Amino acid sequence: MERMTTAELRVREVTLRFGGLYALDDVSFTVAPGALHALIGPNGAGKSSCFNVISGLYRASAGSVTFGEHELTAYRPNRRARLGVGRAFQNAALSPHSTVLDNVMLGRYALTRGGFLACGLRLPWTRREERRHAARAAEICDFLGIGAALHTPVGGLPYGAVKRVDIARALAVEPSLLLLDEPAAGMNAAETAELAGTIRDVRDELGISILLVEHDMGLVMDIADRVTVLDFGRVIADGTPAEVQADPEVVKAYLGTDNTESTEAG
Ligand SMILES: Nc1ncnc2c1ncn2[C@@H]1O[C@H](COP(=O)(O)OP(=O)(O)OP(=O)(O)O)[C@@H](O)[C@H]1O
Repeated sequence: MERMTTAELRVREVTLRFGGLYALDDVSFTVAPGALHALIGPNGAGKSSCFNVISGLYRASAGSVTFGEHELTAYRPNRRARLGVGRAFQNAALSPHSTVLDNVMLGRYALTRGGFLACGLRLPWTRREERRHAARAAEICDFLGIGAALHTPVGGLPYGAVKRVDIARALAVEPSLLLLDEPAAGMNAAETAELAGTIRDVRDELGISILLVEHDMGLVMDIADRVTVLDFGRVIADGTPAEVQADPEVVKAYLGTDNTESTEAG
């Protein structure tokens, strides 16, 4: 697959308030070009909020998010996608009756000609253009190991494959930074291990950066080169997996919660 060039993502002093609640409080971290960077933390720590600020679903109350020379906070989600910031969703909004190819093609439509409007009307595409995009979508599916299911409705696929379709659709936008929101949620151990290999391949072969929000501590520690840890909306640690695992603040944050992560962290 063709390699891309990517840029540094800089999150600087981002604060996000919901009324009196600080979902994010002065959060800063940097995703280096080509890094596989994980954002972790106990339930309610602010991971999704941070993800949503970066992808443009939420507007930060203060602070800045830049990707290369672009100040992302000024742009709407579609514009961010065209700048190369692509995201896969935790609860994939895939169409179960459509084939894998059609679902992934939605990502291509978003890439060209004004996105969903053009997609809905299907006006501006010529046959040749459509074939070119379909070939690229098929290539992406092959790369993700779902090439054999190209013409299968998504609703008939096993769960692990559905998550790959979601990632394929995000990659179809040709992002240079891929945002993955809990890709291993609901997966069994075997599926998670396979997914870890796929995520690593995506980074290695495409040369893009990946920001991963994930509960599965094993997966994070296995594949991330850098980890930022949030707790109560603040960054409490930032470093290599080994560094953050040994950090007393991180240990305290996880042991202090009664969610399942405390056992996964050990
Ligand atoms: N739309 C919203 N309105 C009000 N409060 C919100 C909203 N979204 C998130 N919050 C609050 O912000 C805080 C951070 O939530 P967030 O979902 O970002 O955490 P998280 O780390 O992703 O948690 P989880 O691991 O449970 O998904 C929580 O206290 C949450 O209740």
